[in-house]
Amino acid sequence: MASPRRNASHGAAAAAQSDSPTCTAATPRSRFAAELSTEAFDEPGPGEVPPAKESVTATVRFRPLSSREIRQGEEIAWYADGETVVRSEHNPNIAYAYDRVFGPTTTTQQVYDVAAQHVVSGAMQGINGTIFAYGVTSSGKTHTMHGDQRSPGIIPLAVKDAFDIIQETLNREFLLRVSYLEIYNEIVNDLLNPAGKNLRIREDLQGTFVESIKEEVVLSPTHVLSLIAAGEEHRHVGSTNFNLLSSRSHTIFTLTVESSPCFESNEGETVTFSQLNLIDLAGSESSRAETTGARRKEGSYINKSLLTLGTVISKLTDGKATHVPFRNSKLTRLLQSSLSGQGRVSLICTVTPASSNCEETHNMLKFAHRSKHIEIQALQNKIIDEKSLIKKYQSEIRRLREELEQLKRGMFTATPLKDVTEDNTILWKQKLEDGNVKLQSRLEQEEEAKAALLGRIQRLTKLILVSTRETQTTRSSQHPGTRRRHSFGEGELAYLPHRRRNIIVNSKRNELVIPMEGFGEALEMSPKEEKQNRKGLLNWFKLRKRDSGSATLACSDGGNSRLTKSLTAPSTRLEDGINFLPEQRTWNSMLDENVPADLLSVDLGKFPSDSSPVEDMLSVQSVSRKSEILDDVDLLREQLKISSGETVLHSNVVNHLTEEAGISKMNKQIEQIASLESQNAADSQGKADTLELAPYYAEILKQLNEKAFQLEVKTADNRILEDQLEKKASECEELQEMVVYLKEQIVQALQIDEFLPERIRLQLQTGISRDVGSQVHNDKPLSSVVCEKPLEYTSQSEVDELKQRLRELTEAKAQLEVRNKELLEESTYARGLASAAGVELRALSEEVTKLVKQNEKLASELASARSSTPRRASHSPRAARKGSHVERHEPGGKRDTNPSSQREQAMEMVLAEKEQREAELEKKIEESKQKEAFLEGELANIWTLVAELRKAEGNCQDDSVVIHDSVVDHEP
Ligand SMILES: Nc1ncnc2c1ncn2[C@@H]1O[C@H](COP(=O)(O)OP(=O)(O)OP(=O)(O)O)[C@@H](O)[C@H]1O
Repeated sequence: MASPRRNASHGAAAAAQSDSPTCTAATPRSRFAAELSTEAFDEPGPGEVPPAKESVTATVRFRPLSSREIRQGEEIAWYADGETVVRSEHNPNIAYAYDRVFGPTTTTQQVYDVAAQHVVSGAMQGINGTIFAYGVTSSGKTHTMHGDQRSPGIIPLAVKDAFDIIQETLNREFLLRVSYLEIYNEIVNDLLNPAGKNLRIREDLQGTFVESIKEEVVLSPTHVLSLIAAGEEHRHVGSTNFNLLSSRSHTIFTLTVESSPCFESNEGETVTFSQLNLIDLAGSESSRAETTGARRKEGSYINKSLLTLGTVISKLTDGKATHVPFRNSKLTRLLQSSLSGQGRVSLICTVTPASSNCEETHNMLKFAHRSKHIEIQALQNKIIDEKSLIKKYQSEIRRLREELEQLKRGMFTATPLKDVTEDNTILWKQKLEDGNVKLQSRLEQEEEAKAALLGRIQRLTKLILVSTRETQTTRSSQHPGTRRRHSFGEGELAYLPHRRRNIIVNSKRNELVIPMEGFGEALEMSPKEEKQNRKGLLNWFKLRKRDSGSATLACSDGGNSRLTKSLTAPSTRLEDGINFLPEQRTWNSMLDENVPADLLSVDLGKFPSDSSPVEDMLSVQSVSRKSEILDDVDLLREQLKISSGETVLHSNVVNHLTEEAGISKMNKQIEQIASLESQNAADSQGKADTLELAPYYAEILKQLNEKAFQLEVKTADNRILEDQLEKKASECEELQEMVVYLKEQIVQALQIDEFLPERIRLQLQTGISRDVGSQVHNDKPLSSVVCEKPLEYTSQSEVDELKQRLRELTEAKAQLEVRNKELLEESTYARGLASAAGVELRALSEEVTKLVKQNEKLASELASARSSTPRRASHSPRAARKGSHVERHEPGGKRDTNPSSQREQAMEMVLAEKEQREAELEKKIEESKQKEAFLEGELANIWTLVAELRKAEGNCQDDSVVIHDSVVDHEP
């Protein structure tokens, strides 16, 4: 069995020897396609010959003369003599042979097929590979390596090819990782991680590596291209005399490939491991370059490292060299393992034919020619190492699957019931119900665990790339002799700049010209636009709409448009795939590593083959684009689901961690401290004002307290007064009752009088009145007293006396009645007075309450005035009041317009009113006191009257007794 690797190693050379004037991609492609059979991964058997030695593939790519060079009248100094030789125009003896020489109209795809594809396919089989573009500044290195949408460079083509290879390799699994770095002024920076600056180069048994460089596991060409576009954003670019946007750093894009057979047992399984380095070197600068400052420094670093690279290559090709100075520059140090023969190397020497760069170009050609003689051995790197990432993922997936299986088994294993008899049926039923509940919760838990496991398996599985083709279709069933090439989708092209740096400064006329690729035509574009263009993805998105507009304009330009030309140019087949539609989606969302691998792979059936006619291709491409869009929509949906799930998970974790770390506690404390601080600040601000107003406020408080105390005393006095008044009123009532009683007695007495002689009647009346007095005193009923009295007869004189006495008594009685009436009136008056006093007191208390409220209001106003007044003059409140008073009354005095002093004045007025009110209240209290005194005097008078009455009654009683006695004495 012939080793496919041997075929591969000679791919480039074979192509170089082709007689065909144009590069037909079919030959190399078919050869490399043959390598993609599973046999390519087979180890050489015991009797097999190890892979033959290969040499570095050296190719030369001419670019067309730029508009600037044409305008400057530059002549052609170098030209391609056939497909393998470069000759000097000035000296026919100077000629160099290479594996292949590409003319100015060759497309990058053609360059890729010859100079890069065998390296890429080798890398997919475990053979390290390095491809780099080398040349003077502005010779087309970046154009060749990165390219643009119309002409994707070696890097995007390689990436696309790598994924195509995965798709076509049926029984192997792949894990791809990428890293992207730049060497700027001998400093290594990570372009995928802006924080990764000045990284160290380290060495281990497997070779040199960059410490802490970020490696991203990638899932699709779009994913990789987006990473490169993001990395390009950080690359150092600057304008030079020859290139407005010249690369000022070397970049190394590394694709790390791990692969292992799909369905074999894990034990002793072979994993291949390789690295594909795609290098865009900074251009060497001629001594003629008028650079200064930073550019000069950059230029010297670039030249030094390129010189070291030249030295290393010459030493490697010189069989006698004992020491190869790899360590003299970071570039050669990093390329050490590649250049020292452990993998395939392809050098693409980019050349400008212009005579102005004749000497530099000559050096480049010499260098490329020499490097062709470096011998390499394309060995497959095999690792039986459990530490390989793909192995790790695979064993993790296996473990998780086993766990899942166990879980599933556990979930559905149920213990059968034994001994179910009729007696214990109820018991079993109960047990079953209990068990059911428990089982339910366990099932739920296990379901959750299962879902988590499945999710993890899914995520890990997605990182491992496998072909989505179900059955192995032989190449013969497709297009014999060719391997399917997948055109770039819109999503992938989105990550390439719309147009590369086709800007060349015309230093004489100070204008910018952009030659169209392959045609040398120029299109005006501002440096700003070009810079944006150069910046990659995001800026490209911004420009895209306008670009589409300009494309429409150009197409409608009578069919002479440059764009129309370029789109239909037969040399740029990929250009047909360019779509100027407005952007349809955000590609950044595809960067998540959870994207399903099956969705990422391109459906082969939907892409046109190389041999398809252009018309067919366009129609099929529209179908393929549609399916791509559908795929991408599915993919985005899937990813959105995963992302949202993960977001929730992450936020939960973050919350949990935050709680754990006691951040919330700390925050609370910080808030407390902040509030205390703010309080403190407010306090200190108000302190000054408080100090000023304190005595004033204290005085008001004192007054208030005094008034409250007085009010309390007055209320208590009032209560006593009321009690006394009530007592007196009840006494008055008793007196009235007595008077009424007396009247009745008199009336009765008068009725008896009608039947008795006058004397007896008089005696009786006297007796009655006397008895009534005593009986009233002894609380006996008057009638009984009257009945008990014996009738006695008196003499005429005595009768007269008695009559006289009666008259007197009647008069006294009348007087008494009058007096009684007066007393009654007085008591009513006193009562009215008392109630008036009560009302007065109530009003007084209300006044005091109002006063208290006013004081409170005043105090609050004072406080607010204090807080709003930033600073006040340090005069006392009274003085201020006085002052404001004076101010108010000052004729023609200036009015204070300050709002705080106005407020002060208002407060002072309120205070004055309050004082006035207090005075009024005091007056009223005085009046009520006087009324009280008057009432008391009146009461005293009543009491004396009552006393006098009693006294008079007592006399009357004595008199009646005397009369009674005399009546008895004169009885016959
Ligand atoms: N083969 C080509 N066909 C058409 N145009 C080309 C080709 N090669 C280069 N160019 C144009 O020449 C200009 C300079 O190319 P590029 O920037 O790739 O040079 P470079 O070697 O990378 O320069 P530097 O070393 O300064 O970075 C660009 O405008 C580019 O589009």
